[in-house]
Amino acid sequence: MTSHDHYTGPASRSAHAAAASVQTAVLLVNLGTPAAPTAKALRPWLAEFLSDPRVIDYPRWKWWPILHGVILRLRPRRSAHAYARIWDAQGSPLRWHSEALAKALQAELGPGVRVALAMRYGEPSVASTIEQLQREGARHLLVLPLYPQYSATSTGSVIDAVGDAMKALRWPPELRLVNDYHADPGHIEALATSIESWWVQHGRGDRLLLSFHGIPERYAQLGDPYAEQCRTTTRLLRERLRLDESQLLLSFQSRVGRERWLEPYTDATVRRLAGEGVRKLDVACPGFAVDCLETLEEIAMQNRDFFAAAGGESLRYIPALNDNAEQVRSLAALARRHLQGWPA
Ligand SMILES: C=CC1=C(C)c2cc3[nH]c(cc4nc(cc5[nH]c(cc1n2)c(C)c5CCC(=O)O)C(CCC(=O)O)=C4C)c(C)c3C=C
Ligand SMILES: [Fe+2]
Ligand SMILES: [Fe+2]
Repeated sequence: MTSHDHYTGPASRSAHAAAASVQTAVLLVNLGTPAAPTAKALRPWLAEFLSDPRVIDYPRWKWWPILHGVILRLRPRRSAHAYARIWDAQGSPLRWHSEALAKALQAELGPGVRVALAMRYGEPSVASTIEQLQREGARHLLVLPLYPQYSATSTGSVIDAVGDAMKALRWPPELRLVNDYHADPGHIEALATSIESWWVQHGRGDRLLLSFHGIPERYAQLGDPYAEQCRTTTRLLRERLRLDESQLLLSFQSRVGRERWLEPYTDATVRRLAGEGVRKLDVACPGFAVDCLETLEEIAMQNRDFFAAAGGESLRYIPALNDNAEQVRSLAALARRHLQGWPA
């Protein structure tokens, strides 16, 4: 019996009091999302995001004038328009899907472990969430970034934020961190099962395209393992689904700026496939743990339109794993492996 199970009277049975005695915490971290689909909310959020040297590595003196003089004058309005297309009654899909996933993971891991969610950019911040967990008594912290593939621009930046949060603490918790889970068998199985059950409901398209968020090609050349991990996830899914390279393809989306990013680009691939006579194209985005702007707007709307305009019949977006039971089970198993030896 662990300490949280001790009955200490009705007054202390609130969620807060229960959390107060939990010594082990799992901190999920996702990218974050603006507070509202408006240019006013986008500006400070994009400023924080695009000032991160992990994301854009140009020297500050060179990047600062471009960011503040050009990007932050133009992009907030454009991005707000895109966000407005996917914002729903529950708010930003990235936020509410991430919250639902955290809640389901908490239920799966049980009361001995406290599950919290933080955002790398925007609120709730990594630092404030770690402070809160520590106030509640967490002495052991597992950080699980919601990025299956490691990139310095995503996971690496979460590590920076956790390091900065630790600097502010006099007695930081013991720390563990999941670098990636791109080849985790439970994760591959969750992806495969989700695609197969989508096919049971909707029928199979002519091709399956896996579209991952891109990064500048230069980052890969400098040693970022991201592209290689995306290729490995793709190969494992291809093997699991018994498809060949012509049936299951890989591409990279969400290019920003003028540099070359990882290729092949998703928009070019979608148009090429339509031109080659592919009628039904299924697209999944295994790099995103939950649905967000990049899947719901860029793939399910923008690229759907590109495909149709190039002569395709329908691009069908297969939803992210979100809080589905397979993802909850595979992430819980992953967390449990990393929690071994800690009180739970
Ligand atoms: C400009 C450089 C960017 C890099 C490098 C980058 C890498 C990267 N991003 C994700 C995941 C997400 N990105 C999202 C949105 C988004 N990404 C960039 C730029 C870069 N991303 C911008 C400017 C935006 C904001 C929207 C826009 O203005 O276009 C999101 C969605 C957030 C949401 O609120 O829904 C996710 C998720 C990964 C995994 C990654 C590197 C591998
Ligand atoms: Fe991004
Ligand atoms: Fe995008």
